[in-house]
Amino acid sequence: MKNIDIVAKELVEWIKKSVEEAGAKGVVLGISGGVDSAVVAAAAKRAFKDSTLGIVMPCHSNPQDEKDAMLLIESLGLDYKKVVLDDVYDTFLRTMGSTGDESKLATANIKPRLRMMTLYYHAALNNYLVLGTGNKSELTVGYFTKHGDSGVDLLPLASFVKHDVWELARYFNVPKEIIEKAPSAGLWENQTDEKEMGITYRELDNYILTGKAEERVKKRVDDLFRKSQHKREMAKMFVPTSIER
Ligand SMILES: Nc1ncnc2c1ncn2[C@@H]1O[C@H](COP(=O)(O)OP(=O)(O)OC[C@H]2O[C@@H]([n+]3cccc(C(=O)O)c3)[C@H](O)[C@@H]2O)[C@@H](O)[C@H]1O
Ligand SMILES: Nc1ncnc2c1ncn2[C@@H]1O[C@H](COP(=O)(O)OP(=O)(O)OP(=O)(O)O)[C@@H](O)[C@H]1O
Ligand SMILES: [Mg+2]
Repeated sequence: MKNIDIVAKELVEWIKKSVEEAGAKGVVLGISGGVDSAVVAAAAKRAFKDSTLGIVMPCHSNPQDEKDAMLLIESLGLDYKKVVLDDVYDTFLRTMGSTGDESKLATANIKPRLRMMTLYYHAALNNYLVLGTGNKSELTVGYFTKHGDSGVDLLPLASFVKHDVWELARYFNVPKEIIEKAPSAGLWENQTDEKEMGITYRELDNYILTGKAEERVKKRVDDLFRKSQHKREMAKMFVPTSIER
């Protein structure tokens, strides 16, 4: 982005205006130790210096993620709270009668959904809005949990592809360890976005921005886009062809 200073300023203003228009007093978001939440937190802190709350929510997570989350929190001077979701996750699975043989995604997606509940609880307590961290790359291919990390009030990064997010991170002085780490949903050991999506962010972002890509990439992205359409919309609503009351 040639005019990143203007874009960053507009982003901060947009958060401020959107929250004020909703009659809310601040924002809450999950701090994962990854770059998306780092950028949203940095912009939010500029918009709401005294009413931005970051929540660190390990759920059988890699301890390195919490260290990175704390690095970010300290570098921004962010108000934060740590909520460990291990027990509630275990209790949930036990209550469901889990045998441990269920599909990996069915159980992994519980984690972002527990985080969503945690964020909404704190939003309601404080009259805050929940900030999401989804970017244009993830939204395009549906790389998020429906009603989990996508269950939010505002999406400040929705127009930015992942490479824009990295650029914004440098602009906001996000610690370089966080910028350089491989993007991961952190739902299981050694999970990375690129491995799971089967394409690189370079390939995905180039295709989104230019419409050009090799056939393999086009096919993969078009396929993921089509299959995830339901995630970018409200639930399909039944409309009767005739109704008499
Ligand atoms: N056509 C359709 N119309 C309406 N609803 C439809 C549907 N097809 C499925 N569904 C519903 O959608 C559900 C599947 O969607 P969902 O539950 O989201 O599950 P799914 O898309 O299978 O999994 C989420 C993906 O996002 C990734 N993720 C999650 C969280 C964070 C991040 C990250 O980047 O940090 C990435 C995760 O690794 C995984 O690859 C189905 O169980 C069904 O209920
Ligand atoms: N352990 C966690 N604690 C708090 N919030 C989390 C945690 N894990 C995920 N989240 C929330 O879910 C969001 C989605 O995760 P995602 O991995 O896409 O973003 P990220 O970790 O910020 O960046 P990256 O995609 O580069 O890993 C995070 O931005 C954060 O708001
Ligand atoms: Mg992550």
